Amino acid sequence: MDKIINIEDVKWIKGGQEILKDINWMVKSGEHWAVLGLNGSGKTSLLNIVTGYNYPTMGDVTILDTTFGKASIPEMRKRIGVVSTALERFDATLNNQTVEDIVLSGKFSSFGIYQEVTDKDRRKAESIMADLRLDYLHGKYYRTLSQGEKRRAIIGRALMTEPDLLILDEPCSGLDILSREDVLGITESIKERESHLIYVTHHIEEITDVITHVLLMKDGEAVVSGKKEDVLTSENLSDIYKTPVKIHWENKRPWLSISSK
Ligand SMILES: Nc1ncnc2c1ncn2[C@@H]1O[C@H](COP(=O)(O)OP(=O)(O)OP(=O)(O)O)[C@@H](O)[C@H]1O
Repeated sequence: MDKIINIEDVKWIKGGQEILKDINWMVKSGEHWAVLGLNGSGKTSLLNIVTGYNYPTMGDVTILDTTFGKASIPEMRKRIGVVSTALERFDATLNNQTVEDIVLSGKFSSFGIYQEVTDKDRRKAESIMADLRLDYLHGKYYRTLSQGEKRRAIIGRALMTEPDLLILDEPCSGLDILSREDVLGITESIKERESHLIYVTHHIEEITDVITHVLLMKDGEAVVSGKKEDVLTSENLSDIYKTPVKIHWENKRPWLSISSK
């Protein structure tokens, strides 16, 4: 599989409003992308196209060899892991589960284990917990975890099916800087698991070394896309943030400051 995502001339019109405008986006095997844009720029709408929850009004979409309109979207979805704050609506169910059961339940399309679990599944969950530095939380209930630990447990859950594509939609929102670094630290392990990462954010400093490519969204348009170093320029970022900004790099991570006018 050479192309992971291939979106050509996609429009998405909803309620008479053109929310996505002529989007072209190709993600190739081995690449890890960040999707960056202000609130309302269309990031989630685009990701909902990728997962098949929004159907394009016009254009062609192929995700993981599945061409929309020609093959089964539910089958394709089994190969995609999604972590977003929308999952917080399941918190009441998760609260009374241990971290290891939450990770294990990723094997099923339910929060909770209602089907048989094999020793192999348990070993896989253990290995994910070790990689995501969650093993110190063994036996702990979700409700007792910090926000950062909760996010890491949910990411661990998404890895149980060994997804070809892992979408992290603002996984660090609401976290303090230390918890944020903990969550960002585990993206390295995702790379080693041969999953392709799509990391959605409006904070440029969350673009870690793992990310190879960036797509910039503005007002429903994919303004620029390509290699991280080429896309993340002060000029491009001033355009999408609609204000003069300057980028600088530290420890291979980009940081932003607002330019004085
Ligand atoms: N189902 C829908 N029906 C009507 N309008 C929608 C729908 N989904 C999104 N929109 C509109 O599309 C625009 C883009 O929204 P979207 O959630 O994709 O942006 P975003 O970049 O993910 O924003 P945020 O960073 O705030 O999550 C917004 O103006 C939003 O109100």
